[in-house]
Amino acid sequence: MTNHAAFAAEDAVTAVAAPAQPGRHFASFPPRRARDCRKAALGRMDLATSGVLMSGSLLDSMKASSPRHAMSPAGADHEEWIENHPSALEWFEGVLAAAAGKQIVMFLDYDGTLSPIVEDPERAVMTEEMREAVRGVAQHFPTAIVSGRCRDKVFNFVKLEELYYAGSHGMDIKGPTKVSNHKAKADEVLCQPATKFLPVIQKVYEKLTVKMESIPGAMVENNKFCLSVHFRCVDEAEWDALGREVKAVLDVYEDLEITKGRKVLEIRPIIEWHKGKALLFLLECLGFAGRGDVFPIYIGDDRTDEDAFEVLHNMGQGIGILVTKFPKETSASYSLREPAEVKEFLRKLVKSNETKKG
Ligand SMILES: O=P(O)(O)OC[C@H]1O[C@H](O[C@H]2O[C@H](CO)[C@@H](O)[C@H](O)[C@H]2O)[C@H](O)[C@@H](O)[C@@H]1O
Repeated sequence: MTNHAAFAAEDAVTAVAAPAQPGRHFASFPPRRARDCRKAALGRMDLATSGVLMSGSLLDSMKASSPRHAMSPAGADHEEWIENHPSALEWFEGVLAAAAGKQIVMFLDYDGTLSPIVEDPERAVMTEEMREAVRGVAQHFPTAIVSGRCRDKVFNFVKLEELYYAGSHGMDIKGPTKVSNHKAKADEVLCQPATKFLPVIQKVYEKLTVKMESIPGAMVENNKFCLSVHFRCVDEAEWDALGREVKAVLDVYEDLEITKGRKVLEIRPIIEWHKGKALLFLLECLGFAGRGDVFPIYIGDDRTDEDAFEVLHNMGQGIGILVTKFPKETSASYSLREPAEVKEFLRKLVKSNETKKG
């Protein structure tokens, strides 16, 4: 169905895995911050951390969100990158040591993290094994799903009542439906900082839906407080037209902005809120704000997750784990290659906590 079979990109839904390299020795631990290799990474590819399209061609930004990875995933550049962002599985003991004596709080992105990237966003289901792994983690640590999706939709994919859910890139936060031992009232909407934008988002959704009808493969997804214009199944020759249409619609809405994700343009209100703010908000809800004995772990694969990685970096607490098979500019300190490795990491975390408890 996709028209981008020629792309050897991380965004190819059937991307080939780089060979695992067990027994690798890293030059430094804890890993050097991502920024140390940022300059080098930028020289090789356009992988801006901020998804906000400030200036320049929208088409260029769309292409940049689907980079043609010229370098081999197993090449020297990848080696250097992995040294700075080691596998959270290979360095699992190091992660445990850093978290020792602290309260782990788990934050999980959905698409590309708990479910593999697929062509049809409606079919991005998560496996039963992954659900079990997330359920297991939530039994041990407060756990939140932080997604660009509409909260109800991501709940319908995950189907776990004991979790916190932050939908619409963190603009719609709700506590667990089923209260466990964490501090939360059942089924409570905790934060919706963009409520006043609902009418305008709906209006723009309707306009964009009409506009996109003329572009084969384009799809507009209503994520309640934000919108996604998908171009994964649009011929590349049409990307420019799609970008121009989106921009033309948005031109008259000064308080909305376009950000980019994985073969998607996201339309959202211009407010001081993002996944990183949602993380901080949730830590506060849980009674962990300002405490030095908290160890948040955020796992995500997309540019919007960089806001959360950045928050953790600035806090100097916890870790960000980027899910990627390819070197990317990131503020995360660790990496995992794909959702299957995320599942493995979650299982190991549960197992080690069970062992610790005896
Ligand atoms: O924050 P996330 O949970 O990662 O959500 C980000 C966007 O994810 C979805 O789109 C992406 O995944 C789709 C299914 O694999 C894929 O078809 C699409 O190309 C990706 O961009 C979701 O549909 C969007 O609404 C989210 O904003």
